[in-house]
Amino acid sequence: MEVQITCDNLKLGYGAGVLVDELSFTVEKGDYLCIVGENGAGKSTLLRTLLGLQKPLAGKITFGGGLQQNEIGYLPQQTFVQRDFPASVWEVVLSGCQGRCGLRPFYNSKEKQIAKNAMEQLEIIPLARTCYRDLSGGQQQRVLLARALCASDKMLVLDEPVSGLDPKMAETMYRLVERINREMGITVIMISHDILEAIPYATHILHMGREYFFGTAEEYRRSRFGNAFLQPE
Ligand SMILES: Nc1ncnc2c1ncn2[C@@H]1O[C@H](COP(=O)(O)OP(=O)(O)OP(=O)(O)O)[C@@H](O)[C@H]1O
Repeated sequence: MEVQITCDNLKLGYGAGVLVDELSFTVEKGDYLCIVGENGAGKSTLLRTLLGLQKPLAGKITFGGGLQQNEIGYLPQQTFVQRDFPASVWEVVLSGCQGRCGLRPFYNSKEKQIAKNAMEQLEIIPLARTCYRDLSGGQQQRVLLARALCASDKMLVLDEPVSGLDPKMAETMYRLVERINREMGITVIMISHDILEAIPYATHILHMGREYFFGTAEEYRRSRFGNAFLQPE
């Protein structure tokens, strides 16, 4: 298999505070890696580091298998300000093509087609003219997923994409992400708080906390980490 990301002995943190130390794992093309763990364990910090928005304090990240760091689509955790964004759904999705424009100040027909395809995949074509801030939380997340899909057809990185959604909308989101992974062959890295809901879709699990676990979903189920965290309450 083609290895797209190799993390070698990563140390992450802010100033003198170290959040993550000696973390190593790999991501192969087509994987669905679910990152789980305690609050404040550094999961979002790890994603930002993978995207190059932050530098590791030590260790190395290597990209391969035809993937470059600037070819990763990102769905960040939503803030309240973003929820109020006064643009149409079409404009928000198309803005995912910004990285493809270079210095060109407009979107060309190829980029518009990419945005249209992404909206078809996410079943949001009827919402194209609707104002983003008038959508439900679940619809907004679909729009942001389509936007991330415009940025990359190789890898998507999703920071808690179902947080704040009701169980039905969360299920729809998981189903759409699964389709993107299985049918389109796009590698997925997703942070999830809801480990029981997320694990059926994952091929691999990275558990972050005082100790780390990295392995296949099956290995995780059989591990002491899985035993402790997969028990229904
Ligand atoms: N820019 C920053 N400067 C300083 N500290 C930060 C910064 N961003 C995050 N932190 C701190 O780093 C710690 C880990 O944050 P991070 O968001 O990576 O954890 P997380 O595992 O994603 O947590 P959660 O599950 O709560 O989202 C937190 O204590 C947070 O306050």
